[in-house]
Amino acid sequence: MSAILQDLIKPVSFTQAARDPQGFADALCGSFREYGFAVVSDHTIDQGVIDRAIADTKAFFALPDETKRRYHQPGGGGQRGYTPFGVEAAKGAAAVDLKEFWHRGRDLPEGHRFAPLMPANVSVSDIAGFDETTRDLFDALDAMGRILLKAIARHLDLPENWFEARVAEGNSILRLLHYPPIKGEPDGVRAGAHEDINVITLLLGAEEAGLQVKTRSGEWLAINPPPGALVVNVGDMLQRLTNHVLPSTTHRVVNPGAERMAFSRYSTPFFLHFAPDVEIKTLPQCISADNPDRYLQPITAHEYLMERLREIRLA
Ligand SMILES: O=C(O)CCC(=O)C(=O)O
Ligand SMILES: [Fe+2]
Repeated sequence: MSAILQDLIKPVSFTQAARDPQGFADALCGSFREYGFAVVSDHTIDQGVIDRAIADTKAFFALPDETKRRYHQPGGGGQRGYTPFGVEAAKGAAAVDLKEFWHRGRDLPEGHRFAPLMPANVSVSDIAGFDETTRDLFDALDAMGRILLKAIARHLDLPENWFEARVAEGNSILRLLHYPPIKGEPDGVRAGAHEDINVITLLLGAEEAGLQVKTRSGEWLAINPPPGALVVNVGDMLQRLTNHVLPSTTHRVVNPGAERMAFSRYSTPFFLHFAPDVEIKTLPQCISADNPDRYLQPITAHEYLMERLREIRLA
């Protein structure tokens, strides 16, 4: 195996966004263009919200298996509630991932037109405040993601609010992830190599080692964010929209070395999605003689999601 590259992604400070919006947008998207990933330091997400959500995440996964399984919704495609250890597999992978997770989505008013496609959240009675805490983290990451999308719009020469109407009722998902301690010599890894399906992903918790991204030259680069920093990556929907100008890169979470094997890893990716009816159609400014349109047909966000969930065995 070739060596793992370390520490190449230079953090972009969110403090730059207010004083130099164009510089921030170009630094953020410059990192995306190169790696599909950016590390955003000094973000403004309330630390109290993060701390409470992490505490509840740990408390939930510490519940007995049979209690957790009561929150599993067979046939629900894993879109809400609990998905047990050993269910999800990366596209085309033989081994399942060594993880269990919780999903919550957006709360919609009763009878909302998207309700058939965006199922209700699963309420947790075993941990006081779990529903509120995870909703608060969902809302905080949603707000932060929408700010980052303004910067992305600026970099792409789109009106600043271009994404806003398309994601305000987006089918976004907050995933609370638990990778249990590694026992013996498992077949699989914590998360097999994959790309994210959505528009952008905002990830907290990647300071516990393991996350790696594939570079253009095909080497694995370890992402070691400074404590508390937000890792942001481009998903397939943004890649498709931008005709691969902003690439959705392959990433994985490898198993730790002997010194961290006995420890759990917790992370909380927020998969920011378009609303189900948004049409993903290549942006004209991302088409050129060197980069002809790769997509003949537009697709709605919902159709695209269904296609992809079948590939990862969640639908
Ligand atoms: O846990 C992590 O650091 C990354 C997880 C991830 O890539 C995913 O859930 O899509
Ligand atoms: Fe991912």
